[in-house]
Amino acid sequence: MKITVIGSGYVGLVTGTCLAEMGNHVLCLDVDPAKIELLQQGGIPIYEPGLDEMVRRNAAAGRLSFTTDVAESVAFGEIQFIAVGTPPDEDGSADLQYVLAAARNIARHMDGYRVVVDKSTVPVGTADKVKAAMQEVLAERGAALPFSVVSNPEFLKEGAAIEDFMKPDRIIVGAEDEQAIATMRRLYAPFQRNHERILCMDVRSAELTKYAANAMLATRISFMNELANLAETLGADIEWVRKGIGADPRIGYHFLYPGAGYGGSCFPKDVKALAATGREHGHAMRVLNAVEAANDAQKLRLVDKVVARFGEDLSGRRFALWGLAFKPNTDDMREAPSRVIVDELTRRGAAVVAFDPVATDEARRVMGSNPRLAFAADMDSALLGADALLIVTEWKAFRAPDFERIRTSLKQPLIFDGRNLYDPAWLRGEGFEYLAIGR
Ligand SMILES: NC(=O)C1=CN([C@@H]2O[C@H](COP(=O)(O)OP(=O)(O)OC[C@H]3O[C@@H](n4cnc5c(N)ncnc54)[C@H](O)[C@@H]3O)[C@@H](O)[C@H]2O)C=CC1
Ligand SMILES: O=C(O)[C@H]1O[C@H](OP(=O)(O)OP(=O)(O)OC[C@H]2O[C@@H](n3ccc(=O)[nH]c3=O)[C@H](O)[C@@H]2O)[C@H](O)[C@@H](O)[C@@H]1O
Repeated sequence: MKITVIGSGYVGLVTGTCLAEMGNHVLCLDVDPAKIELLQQGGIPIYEPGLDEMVRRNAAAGRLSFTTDVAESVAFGEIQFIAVGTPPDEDGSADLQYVLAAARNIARHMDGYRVVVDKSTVPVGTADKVKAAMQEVLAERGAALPFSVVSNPEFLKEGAAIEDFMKPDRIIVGAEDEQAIATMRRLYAPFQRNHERILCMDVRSAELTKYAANAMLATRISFMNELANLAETLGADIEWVRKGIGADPRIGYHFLYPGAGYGGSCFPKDVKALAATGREHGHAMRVLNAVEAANDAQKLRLVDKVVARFGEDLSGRRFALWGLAFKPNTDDMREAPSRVIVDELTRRGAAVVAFDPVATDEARRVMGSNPRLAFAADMDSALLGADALLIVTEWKAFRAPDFERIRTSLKQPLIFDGRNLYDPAWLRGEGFEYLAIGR
């Protein structure tokens, strides 16, 4: 099939590349000329394991190409995916300007039937707005051309995006007409060989399903973080509690890890957007509001521990920080807990020397103006002469470090662990002071 993907960010690029991998012909559009130029030259604008090789393979095979030319992109695909950003507006609701601009562009240039598929995360009612925006432009053109609007939200996780896209737990298709449903079934047939994954439903339910999934996962995390903080006060170990409740299949082990708060481009913005939708329709989303407040506080949890240990004024102190990305296997710094932690430590006068296996360049771009923050080239050099080590992201390389080197490099053997990577009894037995989350 011939497919256009509008927006070549995390979701657009992964969607386009995986669909090309299945033999389709895909044209990816973006408004950012630098991004498109890089992709055309075989480069890749993001770090996502396995994606660079897959992009190059499909581009070389002539199945995947990139453009900034809107007319060309609209002419190309019978299916037009919209995968542009939906950032939070001032009141927390999703800003739809990029989605609607993409929809208008399709209407401006289309010359026949198109299936417009919304992959961006958008509030309930957006498909109606997309339809109305397109109809308005078509009316201006005096062109009575047919089109369908489909909701097909994406559930991939950064760092595991290819695996998630290729083997989805489910494929949500919100559509109201048979022609569009048939096209979507044909598109996703290669992903259905093992078992049926498509759930066809009405458009509004599909749009809400995406927010419901992210909000539920964020709720689990905030719940576990609050429980962890309580466990700590009570002298219990949250890691035992986590295993104890995860064993119940009604609860399960996934997404039950307490930590330094959830970050990333989606949980924070989607929790806000769903709460805003509730407000707009007269439903106070009390649970969600608490989820967000708990997360804001959790991002400062490690700093609270540092302050309890060293006092309010941290001038003259230096801290080593391992892990800047909002989670492992990505260079994405959007809403990363590390940003809040570095800001607060340095605001209190401390210096921070940070190391991340892949996110350093991106971190330099977003936090580089902070004069008290420096970036280390490796794990070990971040430690030298620091008052303590803070662990913020659970990269694999941090799981079994050289503890002797940590001991001899730091001023004192002191670790603040925001991801509960180590065995407290063993570390304390080795003479470390070990302050983790909920234990
Ligand atoms: N990042 C993730 O892991 C996931 C994101 N989503 C959702 O997918 C959507 C996209 O997210 P990301 O890919 O992370 O965003 P992103 O910011 O990485 O990429 C969006 C791209 O769209 C481009 N763009 C904006 N307006 C355009 C237009 N009119 N025409 C062509 N290109 C345009 C931007 O230049 C940018 O490259 C959001 O709604 C997000 O909530 C859904 C699932 C996972
Ligand atoms: O809509 C989206 O964009 C995506 O948002 C999340 O994916 P992502 O943000 O890439 O990463 P996650 O693995 O979900 O992690 C999000 C945050 O939660 C934190 N987290 C996750 C799991 C956990 O048990 N504890 C925890 O604190 C992570 O450290 C990270 O900061 C969802 O998992 C995806 O299904 C969804 O498609």
